[in-house]
Formats: sequence, structure tokens, C-alpha cells
Amino acid sequence: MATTDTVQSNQYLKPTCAASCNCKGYRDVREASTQTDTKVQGHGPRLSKVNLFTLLSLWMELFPKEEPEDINQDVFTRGTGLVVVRDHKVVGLHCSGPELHVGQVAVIRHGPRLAASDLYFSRRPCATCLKMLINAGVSRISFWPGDPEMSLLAVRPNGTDSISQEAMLDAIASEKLKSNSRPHISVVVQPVDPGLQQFVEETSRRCDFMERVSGDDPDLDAGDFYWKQRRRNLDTFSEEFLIPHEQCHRDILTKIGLENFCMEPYFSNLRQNMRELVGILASVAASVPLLQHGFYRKDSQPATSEQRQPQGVSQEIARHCIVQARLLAYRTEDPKVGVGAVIWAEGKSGGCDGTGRLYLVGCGYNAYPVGSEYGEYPQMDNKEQDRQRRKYRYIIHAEQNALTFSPYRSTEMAERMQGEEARRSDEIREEENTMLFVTKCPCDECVPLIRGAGIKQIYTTDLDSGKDKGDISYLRFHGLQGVLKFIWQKSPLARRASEHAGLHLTNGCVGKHGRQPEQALQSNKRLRSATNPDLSPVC
Ligand SMILES: O=c1ccn([C@H]2C[C@H](O)[C@@H](COP(=O)(O)OP(=O)(O)OP(=O)(O)O)O2)c(=O)[nH]1
Repeated sequence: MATTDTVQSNQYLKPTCAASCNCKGYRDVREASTQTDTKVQGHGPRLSKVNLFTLLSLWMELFPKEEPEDINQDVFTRGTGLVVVRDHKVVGLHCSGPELHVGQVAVIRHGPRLAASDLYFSRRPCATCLKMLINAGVSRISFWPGDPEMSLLAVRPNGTDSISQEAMLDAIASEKLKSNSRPHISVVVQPVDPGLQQFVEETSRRCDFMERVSGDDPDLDAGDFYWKQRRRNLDTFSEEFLIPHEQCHRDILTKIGLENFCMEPYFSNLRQNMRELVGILASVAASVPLLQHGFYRKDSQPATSEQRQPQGVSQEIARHCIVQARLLAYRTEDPKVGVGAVIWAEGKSGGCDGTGRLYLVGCGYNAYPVGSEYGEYPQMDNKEQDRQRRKYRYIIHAEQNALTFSPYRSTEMAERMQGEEARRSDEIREEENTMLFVTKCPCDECVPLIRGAGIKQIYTTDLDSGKDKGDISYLRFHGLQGVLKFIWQKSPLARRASEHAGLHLTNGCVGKHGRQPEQALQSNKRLRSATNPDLSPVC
């Protein structure tokens, strides 16, 4: 019989686990959610670590596919996203491959390193994956409580049978595996901080990427444009991740052993939390609209031997990775500005992952040093006041965290590896194309680190480039040699069209402070007809 934890006083759903799960529940999860996770004073609401992992898993399910969809998979198997976490740090981002389910991908990619990992799936994994993951010794398997990987919602093409025999057998087998397994297999969807949804909407609408979009087109009603993007995302993501009919959702939960969630108030709270998280994903994804903009090299870059380096990933993949970084930024500890960074590398051989040859090297957000008690360090950014009490000397930048927490750099991992293997895995590989995706122009402190670490390409916005803010400056980025810079800007095609139409364009150095006042932008509101997204590779 399933167990159900009590509900918190605010009537939000407390994370609960299904039958046979002996995890320590909410306390366990809170412990997993710190860098300094106490409520930050004077700070916007924050995404909990668990919800960040959950959102990243949903987003990974939507990773743009370069290969045609797998012809072997039937309509009942749904693509799934996965986040692998060790020591509370993300060490793998994956999605189902052309031939393999994402759980199998994780076993192949991480092997024995999966032991003691926590896995966050965008769907309840099928029995085939589950048995291998249990065998690999993972600590926890958490999944989004929607339609499972072996779909219970899919309809046969001829419409005769709504639930396949296979899916039912799989649900039974998964339950059996769960009840006999050591790892905690559960649903962990935490309540969203009050005000977080609104905070994410506002900050997404005004983030550097949107600033650039509105700065490039003074006639654009940026607010309206953003809301339309968000609405579209919300419709798509809701269809993908939510189950509109309550009874249908209850049926699915019951079939996958989560009948405890079907009771009130847990059921309503669960659905509310799921809706809020999908809303957050829709807002963040709307903040990097590919319609006329994308990541392109600056015209002004001189043609050098740099051009012999491998060219970049597709616009869709670049945007996907930047959205990952924007999600990470909602874990920031800076009271004013959140920054997120992800580093991906392109392996030499073809991968079994839905990400193709790309694999995660590291990710991070700006925060105080690990283990800090919040309040130990100054958080002030008022430039008029005492320099000793400002935040700048203490905050670890997003790129710095991403470089520090590479999956292969944990001490435990290094101890397990020996000799050449340890040496190679401990550094960014010279022969591979390693790419940094960061939501803010790298500052002068980070530029030499990026080059020194062997990053080959950067995808970012350059709104702050050229600025000297006293405590932090952005003067070295454009002079950074030997690293290809793909800057968020209008596509060359859209730029030419705008130039023809005589539109004013911001140059990357004007930045957000050079933008026209909001009021001026609001005048003459007119949504320019959106051209087709430029789907060509970045160049
Ligand atoms: O490459 C970078 C640059 C900055 N940061 C973080 C560090 C710090 O937490 C924050 C500072 O950003 P910013 O320059 O925007 O400072 P601000 O406090 O927002 O100042 P201003 O209001 O002048 O823009 O951004 C990074 O993580 N990576």
C-alpha cells in the first residue's frame, strides 16, 4: 500500500514517494538543494535545486534532433530527457537517442560512475532502462509524473486500442522492479517559491537576449512579442508534459503505482506544481526567440586562422544550450543578477545519445563559494558605498563554477581513475570542440580562464562588452583571440532586410543601458511580421 506524507501548512504538495519507496522524503531533498540554500535576504525568489533538475530534464526531452527520428521505435515509446546528478551537481544531460532509451544512454555514457548518482527523468523510465539503472547502483530515480516513457496515452494509428499490451506489461514490470530495488524511485516535484513564476516572467522579458531583440527593432512591441512566444511555448509544453483531463491523469498515476497522489489535496497540488513548472519553462524558453535573431560571428571579426576551427552547432542547439544556462541562472545567489553557464564538447566519435556527439563538460551559476553560510559575505552592489562591503570579490562567476564542477573532476572520481585515463578526463580535450554557453558577456576575470581552459567557442550576448563598471569590467572580451565568438544578434539576412528598411540597429557595445526608454519603445506599437527562423548552422 502506498504511503503519503503529510501536507505542508501552506497546502502545497509535499514531495512524496510511491509505494515501496523508503526515501527520507522532503528532508532528504532539502539537504540536496544547497549551495547556500537558505532563503536569501533581499533576493528574488529562487528555483530549488530539485526543480532545476526537473526543469532541465523536461527541457532535455526537447533537445533538437539532428538525426531523423528512430524508425525502430513504436508510437508507444516516448522520447525522454534525463539529468544525472552527483554530489548535488549536474554531471550529465541526456535525451533518448535514435536507437537507445535515455536510461540505456546513461549506463553507456557513465558506466560505473552512475553508482551513487541521482537521476531525474522527464518520464517514468521503462522496465528495460530501470533494470539496468538499478543494476548500476544509482541512488535515486526521480521522474515527472506525466505519461511514462512507455506511453499509456498513445493511441494506435488505427485508433482501435488506446493502451498497448506492451505498455501495461511494462507498467507491471516496472512496479515489480521498484518494489525489489535498493534505489529510491519516486516523484519529487517541489512547490515553486511564491512569486517565482512572476519573477521568471519579468526577468525573462527583460533579459539581455530580449533587450537585444527590442534594441534592434525600436518599432517592436517587445512585451507583446514576448507574451506571444510564451503563449506558444505554453501550449506546446502543456501538450507534451501535462495531462489535461483529471480522470485520465488519475488513471495513469494509478497504473504506475502512484495511487497515493490521486487523493486530495495531493492531486490538485501536484497538478498545480506541474503547471507552474511548465509555465516557468515556457517563460525562460520565450526569452531567447530565434525568429530573426541567432548566434552569429561579428562582422567586425578579422578573417584569421580562427576560421579553420570547426564551425558552430546549429542555431536550435545553441539556443537550447543557452536556455539551459538561463534556467541555471535562477539558482543565483547574487541579489541583483543571475548568470548561468553550460559547457558542452563535441566528441570525435558518434554518440548513442539524442544529443549526438555532444556531451556535457560542466555547468554553473554565479554564487558564493560552496559551503558558505549566506550572510557571511557582502551582497552589496551599490557603487557609491564602501568598496570593502561589495559582493564582487566573493562571488564565483557562472563560468568559474562551470569550469570547477566538471563531471570528471570530483575527487572521488579522480581516485577511481588511474594514470592516463585520469589525466585525460581531468581536462578539456585539445582535439575536441568545447563550447561555452553563457547568459552574460564574460568579464575580464573570466576571459583568461576561458582561454586557459581550452574553450574553443563561446555563445553569448555582448550587451555589456566594452563596459568598465569599476568593480567588474568587460573590456577584454572582444579582444579575446583564438576563441570563436558567436554573439546573439540579428541574422545577417534579417539585418540586411532591416538596413534596407532603414531601421536603427544597436551595435553590441551600446548595451542595455543604451537602450531607448521603455516608454519610447511603447510608442508606435507594431509587431513586425516574423520571418522564418534561420535554421542554418551558425557562421
Ligand atoms: O562573466 C561573468 C560576469 C559576471 N558574472 C556575475 C558576477 C556577478 O554576480 C554579476 C555582476 O554582474 P554585473 O556586471 O551586471 O553587475 P551588476 O551588479 O548588475 O551591475 P550593473 O547594475 O552596473 O549592471 O554577474 C558572471 O557570473 N560571469
